[in-house]
Amino acid sequence: MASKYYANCMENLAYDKKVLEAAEKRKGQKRRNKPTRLDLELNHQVFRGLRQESQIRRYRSYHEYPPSTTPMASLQPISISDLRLETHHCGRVLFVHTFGNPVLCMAIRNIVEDVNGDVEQLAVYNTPKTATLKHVLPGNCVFAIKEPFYEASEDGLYAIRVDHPSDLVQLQVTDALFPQKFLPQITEPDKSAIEYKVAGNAAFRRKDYLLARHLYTQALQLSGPADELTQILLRNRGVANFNLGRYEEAETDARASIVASTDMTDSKKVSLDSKALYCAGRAAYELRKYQEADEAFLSALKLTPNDPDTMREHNRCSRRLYEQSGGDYDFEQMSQSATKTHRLDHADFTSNVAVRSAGKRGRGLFACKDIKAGELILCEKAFQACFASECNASLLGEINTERGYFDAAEGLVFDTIDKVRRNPEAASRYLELDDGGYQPKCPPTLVDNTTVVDSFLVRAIILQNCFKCHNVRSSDHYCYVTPGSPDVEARSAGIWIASSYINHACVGNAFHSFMGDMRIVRAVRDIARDEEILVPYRCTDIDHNDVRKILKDIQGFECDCIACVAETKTPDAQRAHRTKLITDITAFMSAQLDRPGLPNKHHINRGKQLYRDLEKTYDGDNYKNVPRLGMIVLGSWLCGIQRTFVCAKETVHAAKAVMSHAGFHVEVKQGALVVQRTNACLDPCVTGIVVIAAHAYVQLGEIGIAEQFMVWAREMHVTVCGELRGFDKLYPKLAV
Ligand SMILES: C[S@@+](CC[C@H](N)C(=O)[O-])C[C@H]1O[C@@H](n2cnc3c(N)ncnc32)[C@H](O)[C@@H]1O
Repeated sequence: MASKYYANCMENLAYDKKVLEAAEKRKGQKRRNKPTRLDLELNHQVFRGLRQESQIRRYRSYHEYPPSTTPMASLQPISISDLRLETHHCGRVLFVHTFGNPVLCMAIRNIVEDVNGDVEQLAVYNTPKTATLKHVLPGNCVFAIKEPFYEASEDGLYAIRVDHPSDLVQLQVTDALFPQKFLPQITEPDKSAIEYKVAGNAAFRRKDYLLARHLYTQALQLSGPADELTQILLRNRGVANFNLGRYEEAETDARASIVASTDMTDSKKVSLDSKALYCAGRAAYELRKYQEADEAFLSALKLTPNDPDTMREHNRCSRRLYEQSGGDYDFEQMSQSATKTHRLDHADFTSNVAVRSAGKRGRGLFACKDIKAGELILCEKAFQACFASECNASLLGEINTERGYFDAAEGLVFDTIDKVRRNPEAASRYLELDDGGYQPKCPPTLVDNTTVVDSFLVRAIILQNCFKCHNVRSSDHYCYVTPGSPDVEARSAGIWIASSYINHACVGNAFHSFMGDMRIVRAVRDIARDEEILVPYRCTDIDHNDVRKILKDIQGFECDCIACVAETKTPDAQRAHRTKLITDITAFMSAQLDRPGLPNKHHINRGKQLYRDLEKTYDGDNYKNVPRLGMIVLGSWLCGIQRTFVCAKETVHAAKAVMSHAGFHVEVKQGALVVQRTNACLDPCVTGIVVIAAHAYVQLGEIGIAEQFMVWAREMHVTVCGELRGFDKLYPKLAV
């Protein structure tokens, strides 16, 4: 399944490459036929009528050009007729007037004219899901396009494209650079600060926060430096910014609006200050600065004691601070919340780990203390996540290097660009993540009062670090079935900052699970202080060789864990034979899953034969103490099926063999279960096998041992699923 999906990704990449090659041939040329207004209007109508699929913001760019970091006033104007195809016009700025209505077709598009009356299509990419057409590219408005890129697209159309949101600046008639030529089209009567404020409030009431923010800003430019109106405008803009997710600006505005009146009898001022502190606290909370948020709420409570909203927020902060310091989460409640909403309200717990150099693996995450098997290593909320229900399925590719194709939702890229723009300070940790060597690096900078963010850098980081996550990691289902399903898995993806530093090992020492947008990492075996945390990036349900190929092609590295070393030492013919057997086993297993009722003797014998044949491909010396990853799934199935036909002793023997294939070497010594798991690979199937062994021990009358196996099974279930809920539904209780 995974391989088919991967092949599909590669096919798309090949198509994109062809398009790029065709476009490249026209680089530097001028467009042959100058379009008329009518041509463009007709084309624009076609875009409007396109079917639903095109109503997706899609990403297809072949030229990674940096965003403009030059102030607009220092750029030289250029006109449409001077634009060259497939060229990034550095040092230039194009002033245009939009004369159509915006449409969404892969990008947000409108038709534009320049000061000479020449016309062209303008396409704005990388806009967040929440951005409305009329906000991004409204009709009858004037824009400056900084350092424009002129594209010849694959369908014979042309467009001036904007990939970096800050390269598109909407101009007001009052702006010094507003082209006089467009003045007759744009009529904007002068307004006073009060009139802007009234218009801002009206926009706010309509929940048009973007417009409200703009109008309050206009009003602030006209109001006095510290008069009452200024305080009101700042507070109102703070709330508008909060609603826009611009938490850093919200906090700054809210704090700047505080009068700090010493006169506590002035109840109006006191109440307004309390509201400003409340807004600042909420913004700090959203920025995950819980201590700072709590201080703001406590200050607000001093002004307006017993305010129920502030009390509630203060209590919420206390819970987050508790989670953050000790990793004390209510995982059952977390899992229940995840069935209702994807975005969960929890703090991060990362104090068990630190980022350090990991040699050829680059940076890695290391344990700061000894961590016991099954213990929580870290728990973290996504910096940004995109869920299947919220965005269209899509694929991401790295056309220029022909690698890095990762089946993440494109929505994640757009929303992350937006998040980085809205909260650049908080995003600095995101921008420190591995970018796969992307050049040139352009950290967010403030130019012309706008945060400049390099969309291609944001995307490069996603390609290196994003992980697929399930909508809900529900342990009510046998979770191992869900991860392989591309339609679910490929469409939900996220970025977690601290855990992005975790490197891969097919046989790792940790395992991660997801609940909503929380990522939970637990230890598979005891981890010593200063040891590197390593998780398998991919499931082990496909041929290990396929996993290795995907890691190499997609992420550009070769794993050298013990299973990979053994794999590379296996002679080619033996390796090919194993691959063939695994293909047969996959077909056999899916036929068994589709078949109603229990398999008959013939099916079981076929399964046993495949199992024996596969076992022979793992030669003893090479695989001594190395997990035989291919054996686990079939071994688990056989063990589960056969237990009804064979005696308890044989079941225990078969179960222990499968555990040993997964790297768990189990012994019972003087009534105590001893599990040696130095090289263990936590495959979710193993939990079921441990439960089978427990039941077999009950039949053998060894209740104490059976109970110890059950304790271990529960621990594994928590490591795989994140929490215990569902274990009792999945596995029968011991009949003691
Ligand atoms: C999510 S990042 C992990 C953190 C990264 N090492 C860093 O320096 O930020 C994934 C990247 O780390 C590197 N990496 C992860 N596991 C590796 C391994 N087993 N061997 C070599 N490189 C690895 C690869 O470059 C991969 O694309």
